[in-house]
Amino acid sequence: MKIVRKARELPPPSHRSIGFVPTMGAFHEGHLDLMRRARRETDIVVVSLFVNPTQFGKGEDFSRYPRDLDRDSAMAEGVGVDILFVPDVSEVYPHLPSTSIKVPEVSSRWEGAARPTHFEGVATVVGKLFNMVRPDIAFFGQKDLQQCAVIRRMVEDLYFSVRLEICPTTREADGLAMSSRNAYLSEDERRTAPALFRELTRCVNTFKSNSFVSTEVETELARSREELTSVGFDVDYFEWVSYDDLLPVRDTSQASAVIVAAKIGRTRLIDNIVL
Ligand SMILES: Nc1ncnc2c1ncn2[C@@H]1O[C@H](COP(=O)(O)OP(=O)(O)OP(=O)(O)O)[C@@H](O)[C@H]1O
Ligand SMILES: CC(C)(CO)[C@@H](O)C(=O)[O-]
Ligand code: BAL
Repeated sequence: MKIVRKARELPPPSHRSIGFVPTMGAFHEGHLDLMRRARRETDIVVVSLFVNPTQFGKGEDFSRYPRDLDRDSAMAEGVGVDILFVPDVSEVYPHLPSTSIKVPEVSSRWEGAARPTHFEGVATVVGKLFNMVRPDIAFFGQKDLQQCAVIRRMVEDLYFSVRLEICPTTREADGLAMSSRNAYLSEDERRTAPALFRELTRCVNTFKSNSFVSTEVETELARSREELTSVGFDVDYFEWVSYDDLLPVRDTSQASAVIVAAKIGRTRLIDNIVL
């Protein structure tokens, strides 16, 4: 595996397909599953590792975000990654403030409401990385469902010539979605955290059964919010939304997902299940 720091050292266009996995490092099995899938489906696998400053708000965890290049390189090499692209800030942002990409509407709710500059930072860096890496297929995790919707919209609106593949969420044995931020959890918080997946599962099973009446949806969502609050979460949202644009839905007539964001101690966790 080659570690590359400059965009000009990335592979030039050729007949070999490029699979791309953008990340912020601190790898776990969720990241490795994306890399394995890229390995199966494309000829050259490029993974970027860049803790993108512009997607963190003031007072968020940019400076304490976990960073360990040696460990991450060994893990990426272990699953057959060809190129680990580790640019520094001046390579990605030759000018700051940067020209940027704002994806309207779908960026504004849920994560966007809680983190108002977040998705502009994500769309901008992903757009830049697509132009540097020129992938045929880019792989993203369903865990960050709204991020997937924002990037899908950006790709459609700006005619990026890349195919997006959204990969299922990799979970711990007790259901907790793997996330680099799980490392922040204390032992007690870690024991409580699987309640998120339990409540998502309970609601999804109810909503899928078709035997409920629509007023019961509010009751079920409220019950989950209360249950999570009672075990120690500060719930930001727990909602049933459409898959494409994350607007609230109340029946199964379109692709949808139940989504949650909640804080435990200082750590904000997100998760979802697609119906
Ligand atoms: N559990 C998971 N299963 C599948 N994909 C995942 C999982 N966790 C993260 N990913 C995906 O990996 C890519 C890189 O994500 P990132 O480096 O931010 O990791 P993360 O664990 O989501 O970190 P954070 O805790 O900061 O949200 C994204 O496409 C993200 O959706
Ligand atoms: C897509 C991404 C790598 C952009 O910095 C980041 O938001 C992430 O890791 O999900
Ligand atoms: N995985 C999403 C990146 C972020 O929370 O900044």
